[in-house]
Amino acid sequence: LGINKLGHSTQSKNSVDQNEKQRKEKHLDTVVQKNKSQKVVYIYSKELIQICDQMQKIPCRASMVHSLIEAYGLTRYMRVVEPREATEREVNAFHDLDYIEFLKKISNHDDSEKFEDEATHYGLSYDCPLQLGLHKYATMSSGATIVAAECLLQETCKVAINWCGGWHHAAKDHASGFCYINDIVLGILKLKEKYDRILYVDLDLHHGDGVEDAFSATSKVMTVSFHKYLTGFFPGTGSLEDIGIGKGQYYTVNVPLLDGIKDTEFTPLVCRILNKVKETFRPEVVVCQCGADGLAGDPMESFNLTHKGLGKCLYFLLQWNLPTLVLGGGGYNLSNTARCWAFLTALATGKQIPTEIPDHKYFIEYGPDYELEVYPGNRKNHNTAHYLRQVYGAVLNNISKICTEKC
Ligand SMILES: CC1(C)CN(C2CCCC2)C(=O)N1c1ccccc1/C=C/C(=O)NO
Ligand SMILES: [Zn+2]
Repeated sequence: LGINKLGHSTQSKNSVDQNEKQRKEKHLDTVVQKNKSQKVVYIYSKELIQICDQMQKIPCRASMVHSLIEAYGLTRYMRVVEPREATEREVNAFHDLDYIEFLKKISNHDDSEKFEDEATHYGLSYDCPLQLGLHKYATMSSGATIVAAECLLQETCKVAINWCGGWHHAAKDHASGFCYINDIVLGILKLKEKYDRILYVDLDLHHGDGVEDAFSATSKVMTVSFHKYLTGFFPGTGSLEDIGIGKGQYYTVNVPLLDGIKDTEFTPLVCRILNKVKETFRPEVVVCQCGADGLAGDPMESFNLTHKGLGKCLYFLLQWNLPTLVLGGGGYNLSNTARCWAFLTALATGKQIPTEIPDHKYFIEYGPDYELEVYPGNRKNHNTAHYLRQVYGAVLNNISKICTEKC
């Protein structure tokens, strides 16, 4: 042992330093580990974006969303997790085998005309166009949602985001409303492996019929959809009277709304209803579909919402501090959809982002203002205070019939 002038053994001195160093590293490690576990998971890969870019009705939307999120530097505050394809077994947990087999078969034929009749049988026409690589797209976007759900199961994160998911219309045996495989149902089935009470919230302009139908007879999954409800508007379901069946009665909530609703009416209505849902259903995990086709400026020209209105709804849910799966969905004004989902991503990571759109590949799409904000239009709001009070009263009345105590 070396003896320094103070008579302390230098070895022990070094070992003291050594221990100090190790202790510091260990502490740092736990801090990082904790942050890691608290970090938002962001499902992304070049392949996923490249495949989703090819979707006819939303060309390059996936790239625009991801590029804006990256340009705002948000990816460095998240744990980026690569997706994988959903396995056949996972897809068949909800979808009928014959439908999926057909989807696979015609996805790789460019002479799909000869399957015309069968295609129509499976909803594969008009709004759900056949296109090459369709099956790969559907299994990748749903695999991404499943991986996001797995991250929540492993408790390696509190929030997991998949902007390439949210395809809420897909039925077990047919495509519908531009949705082919219902990634949301598959994600919820994955979460059911661990959680007993799952809350699904659908903020898209359209009724989340595919998810509602999958769970309308169970009290384990509560589906709450806020949507435009008007004769002749797709999908035509989701009325106030649509409250679930059997054991699932009252565990389906529908909030039918009319054209022109603004943040000032939408957000308080959503938050008050979700507050009542939290009290009675006591969810353990939340899945939120953030379809952006209700935004002002969307070609659907229906609601008059902004990114702030949707943001306050998501923020309200995140305050519950429950594991939360955040998904995309509709959104046909591509730059507004990217603005909204970049804003929601920033909100989930707790980061402020500037109004100025940062320079990046799609910068030109954000003209003429090149700002993050989506501004409300001045379209007529058909939702009278009286109408909203009626809807709110009926919905609260139904929810109050739920009890998750041992009753
Ligand atoms: C084909 C697309 C999806 C595109 N689109 C518009 C947007 C702008 C130009 C065409 C529609 O109305 N669609 C639909 C057509 C039939 C049935 C459903 C939808 C949309 C569903 C949806 O968004 N659910 O959340
Ligand atoms: Zn929609």
